[in-house]
Amino acid sequence: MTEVPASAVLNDGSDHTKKSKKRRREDILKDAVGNGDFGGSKPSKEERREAKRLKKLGEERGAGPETDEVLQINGNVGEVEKAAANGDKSESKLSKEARKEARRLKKLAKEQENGHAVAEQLPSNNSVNGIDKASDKATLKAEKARLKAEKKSAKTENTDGGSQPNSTKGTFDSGSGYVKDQVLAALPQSEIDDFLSTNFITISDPTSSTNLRPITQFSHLPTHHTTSPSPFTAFKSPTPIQSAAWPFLLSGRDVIGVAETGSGKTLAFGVPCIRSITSSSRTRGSPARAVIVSPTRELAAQIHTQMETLASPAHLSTVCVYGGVPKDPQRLALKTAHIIVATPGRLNDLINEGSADLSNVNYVVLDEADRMLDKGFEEEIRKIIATTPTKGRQTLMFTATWPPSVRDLASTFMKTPVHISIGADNPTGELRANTKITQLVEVVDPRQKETRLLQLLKQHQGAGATKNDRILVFCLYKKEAARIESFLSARGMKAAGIHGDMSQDKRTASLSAFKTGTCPLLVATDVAARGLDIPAVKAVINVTFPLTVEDYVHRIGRTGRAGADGLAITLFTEHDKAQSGALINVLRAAGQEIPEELLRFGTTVKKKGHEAYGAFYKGPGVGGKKEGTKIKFD
Ligand SMILES: Nc1ncnc2c1ncn2[C@@H]1O[C@H](COP(=O)(O)OP(=O)(O)OP(=O)(O)O)[C@@H](O)[C@H]1O
Repeated sequence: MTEVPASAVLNDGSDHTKKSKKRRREDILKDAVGNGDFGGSKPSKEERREAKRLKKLGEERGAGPETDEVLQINGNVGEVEKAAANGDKSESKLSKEARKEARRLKKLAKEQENGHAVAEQLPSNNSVNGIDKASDKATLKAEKARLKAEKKSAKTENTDGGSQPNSTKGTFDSGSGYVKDQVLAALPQSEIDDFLSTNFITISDPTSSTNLRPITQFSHLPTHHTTSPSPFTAFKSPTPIQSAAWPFLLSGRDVIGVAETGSGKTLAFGVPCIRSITSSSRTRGSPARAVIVSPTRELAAQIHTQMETLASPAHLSTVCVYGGVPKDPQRLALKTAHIIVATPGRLNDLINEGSADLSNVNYVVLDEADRMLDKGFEEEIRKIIATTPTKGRQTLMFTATWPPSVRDLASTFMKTPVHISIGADNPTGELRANTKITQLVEVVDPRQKETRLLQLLKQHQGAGATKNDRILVFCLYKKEAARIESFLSARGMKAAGIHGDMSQDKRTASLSAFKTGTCPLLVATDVAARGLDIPAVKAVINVTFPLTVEDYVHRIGRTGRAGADGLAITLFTEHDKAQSGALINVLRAAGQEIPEELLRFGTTVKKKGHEAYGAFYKGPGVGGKKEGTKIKFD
């Protein structure tokens, strides 16, 4: 695979496209240090001088303990690894000696699976790229001593290489080969602190001494990610969850990522997935290296599309595995797929019959993780994870809602996960709705719901300019969704439906009609509540409140995505009063108006009434009640 320099493919409006004086200096440093051409000529005197000057500059600007020495070590390892990984001798510009060195270091890195150990070996390679390091010997010595001491004291929780030991202030970040970009490393700490606080990023790392800087620009990603075409061309910069999660994920850490709906979590776990696979050295057995599990077919299909965009430039193949469609094409694709995106039921079917083999999978993602760990899916997830290797596996959980009820279970699948949460005053990842969404709650008589729905639709999707605005209407039950759809159609409104009683073909057609705008009104159950990224949904209307307030947060999250404003209107009745306290908390946390009538239902937050989220629950009864015979949850 050809490495494409970040600056050549990114169009993110960053400074990297500008050939400023400063940039030219950075280029020199990069050539001399980061992108050392081992076989080429040694850096000139002038370049060495420039590198030293930049180092000094970095120190003056408060780059902290990250000396050029360390940067240089990182640069060397990155390049050496890259060179070794490429293994393209004919095209390589490396000298024989440098190639040998590259192989030696690669072997060493693999054997030790520990960045510190590699770093300790590096001083003997001082001359690899010809930079004179004599003047920094003292610094290096101190750094070596620190690394040694840290290594000694680091509690290596997992001896299997899954999670990495403590990093060295984010300079040599881990044995996984993540090397911090030099421009990022040179940023003053105050700038990083500002970024973290402005974006309300809270990172808790049980290994405590890890201090990885958020990747604040796409150009700070290791070059392996700047494939052509770039997946980031439409975006200006990484979202907070992407910035914060990427360095940890690229370092091989397990991560729990909690960030509001529509905040780019898919790319947050998707980008490092590619790196995880391309850096894997396994060549035998099943090609599958990563599995991403999602609760619904439509969401799996959506994630799959996004993963394909990331995977194909890296020459990786993907498969989407879900129920309701023939198995044969999935069986065939599984033979060559590196990345499996799946819903749990079908994936387990294919595992049981021997068509899916996860024995080489070392990157496991639970998207909508709280849903995946709830009772409805818990067993399926256990089975899937049990077929993946414990050794070397990276496990990721991403969601917008992280209720305490699933946290213990999550920890049984993870190794010292880093917990990253995004949101104002929300360091513990308490339930939060996207604050770009205006939430209106109307307390109504249950018998008036349909009439009121009709009025609202006329108001927000009437004639003229608003006629084609997309509105998503949520119901709780499949039968209810079908009834509301017929009710609206009978009154001349063009509505499509999506729920579990429909064939997959019809579900797909409805969603597609809504996405393309052929049908701007979609009536759905909670099957459409999570993850779906539909462009420009103007409003979400909840005809019936969901079973949990987490589902409420996800439902309304279909509007107001990627920084846009949104509107959510909820018809609340006395039947929903058990949820009033939790809803009030969500409204309050997002600074929304709380109607008097809602307050009258009470502010107490009841213990979660249902052991499973309704839309996906398969067992008998919810909340201790017997399951109805006629109406079933999806
Ligand atoms: N860095 C970025 N800048 C701007 N938009 C982005 C960026 N990354 C992703 N997006 C866009 O943001 C939208 C939402 O992304 P995504 O679906 O991953 O959100 P999410 O956090 O997973 O939401 P949910 O919690 O609802 O599943 C998508 O349209 C995606 O293309």
